Amino acid sequence: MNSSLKGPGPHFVKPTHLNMLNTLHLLAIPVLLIGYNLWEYLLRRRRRGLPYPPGPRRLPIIGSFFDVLTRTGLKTQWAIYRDMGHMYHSDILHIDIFGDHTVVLNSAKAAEELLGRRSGIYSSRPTMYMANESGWGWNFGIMPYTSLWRLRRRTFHQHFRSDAIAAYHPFIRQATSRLLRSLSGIQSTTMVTQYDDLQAIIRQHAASIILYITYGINEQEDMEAFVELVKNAAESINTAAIHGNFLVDYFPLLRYVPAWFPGAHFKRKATRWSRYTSELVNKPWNQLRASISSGTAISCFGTKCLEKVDFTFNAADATGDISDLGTSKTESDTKMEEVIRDCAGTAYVAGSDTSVSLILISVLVLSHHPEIQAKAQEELDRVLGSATQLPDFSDRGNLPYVEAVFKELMRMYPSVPLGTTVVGNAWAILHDENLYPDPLTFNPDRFLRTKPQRGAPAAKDSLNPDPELYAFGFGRRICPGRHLALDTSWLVLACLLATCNITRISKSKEIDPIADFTDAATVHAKPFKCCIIPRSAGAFELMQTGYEVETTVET
Ligand code: HEM
Repeated sequence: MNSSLKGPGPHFVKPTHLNMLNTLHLLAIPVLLIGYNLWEYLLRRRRRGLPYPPGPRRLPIIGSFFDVLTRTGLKTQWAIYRDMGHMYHSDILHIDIFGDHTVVLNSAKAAEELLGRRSGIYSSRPTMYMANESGWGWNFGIMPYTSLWRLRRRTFHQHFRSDAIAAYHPFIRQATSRLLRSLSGIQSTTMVTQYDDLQAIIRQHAASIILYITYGINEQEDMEAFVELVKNAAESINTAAIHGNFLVDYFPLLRYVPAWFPGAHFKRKATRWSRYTSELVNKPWNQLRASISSGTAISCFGTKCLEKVDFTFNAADATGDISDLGTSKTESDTKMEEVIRDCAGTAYVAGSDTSVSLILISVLVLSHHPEIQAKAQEELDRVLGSATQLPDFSDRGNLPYVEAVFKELMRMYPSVPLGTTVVGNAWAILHDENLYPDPLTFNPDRFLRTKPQRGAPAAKDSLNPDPELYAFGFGRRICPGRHLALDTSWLVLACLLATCNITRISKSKEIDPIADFTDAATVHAKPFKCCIIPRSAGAFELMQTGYEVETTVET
């Protein structure tokens, strides 16, 4: 087996704390910062309570800043945390940077105990100053654990449950047909699939699904503009929304520094980014509002929530402020509309990049594993007949090897490797050799020997537990979009395996990059080229025709 793809570990390069370094020369105003921190440090000494879990040595004021900094640049954050856990012989790690405390959970046991069983205590987020400065305040994924978060989470969950997503299967099939047609189109002009073309097709696919489900947006031209919008915002969500990437997260007073101040790059970045974030949450929402007014709206998350406004709204919940209970109905409706708009924006941004990462990584990994493709294709041909029909959701139970490939992709390449504050280190857990023997080898067979139960809690000492248990976060902050993500990504994987052979271009570094990944909130494979060739004339035809589906969505 080709084991050159070793998962997002040793190949990663970018230090997450680089953004912090970029703004380091802001320490030109050290008096303010050191004074502030000294004050905090003295306060903490007076309040000293239970000891912290083990972790790198802490110096007064700066904590473990230099210890962490000297390691970044060599590896990714999640690999560093895993190695530190080994060094301090603890699966729970404490890191203090400038008085900002992070607890990292490197084992399934610790994550299940703290983020599962005690999730009421450990489900919050620190205040994300840089994210707020960049206009992300409406995104409930970064909100602390408050009544504001609870209302948004509840509103979101009702429409993204597994059964609610099943109602959108016809649309997901239609989007997958479009993806296959586009892929067969670029294949007919050139043998090599360029990364930008592939990425554009996959981004279009993810965006079309989330925009349709959330806003009922279905027009191709609109879609392109909205894909661009989310691309513009990607840099900021992937850096500003990670607490601690910018000095302002450690020194909140810095947010009062004017944008023109020498070294205040973060302020200028935040100003630029907040234009994108505002467009992101408002543009598609305004389009939905306009379509409701003109009577052309398609039933979707937005319309269904708005229909319910009168019955569900509780002003105290929406504002977190009891005094608001006296609010007039019009004000209440306006506030609830904001809640719905914010949830829709969160779905749009959270759903646009994550599945893209998983699908692109799948293509890269498959191009390195022809033997695994052949085994999956043998199963697909046996179950569906050779190039006669595309795999469908109803076939999923009869395709255990395709399922195993899907699980192995999620295990070895978790798209969102870390959470926040009390950090479940999904990457460390999914590469723990006590759970997954030989964790750096891509081997779907591991999921054939044991029978992972979808959604069932992992037995304490079972081998190869279902990666779905860890790849989507933990406890109350577990990804509420996972049902949509799993359905859309599984269908693309099964269809690609059924219709195409994916191969590497050559072993030369420039045109066949092996697993180099970006280090961000959502991990992406670095640009790569490969050949995606229809397996036969019949397969090409299937890609062109796609599913013959009824596109009306039952709601
Ligand atoms: C392969 C695809 C996906 C993966 C791997 C993934 C993974 C995750 C993870 C690990 C978290 C928790 C992060 C943390 O603890 O800080 C999360 C949160 C979240 N995800 Fe996903 N996700 C995916 C797709 C989606 C989709 C398609 C949607 C929208 C429909 C979505 C919506 C959200 C939201 C709203 C949150 C924030 C939840 C909260 O803070 O309460 N995700 N996701």
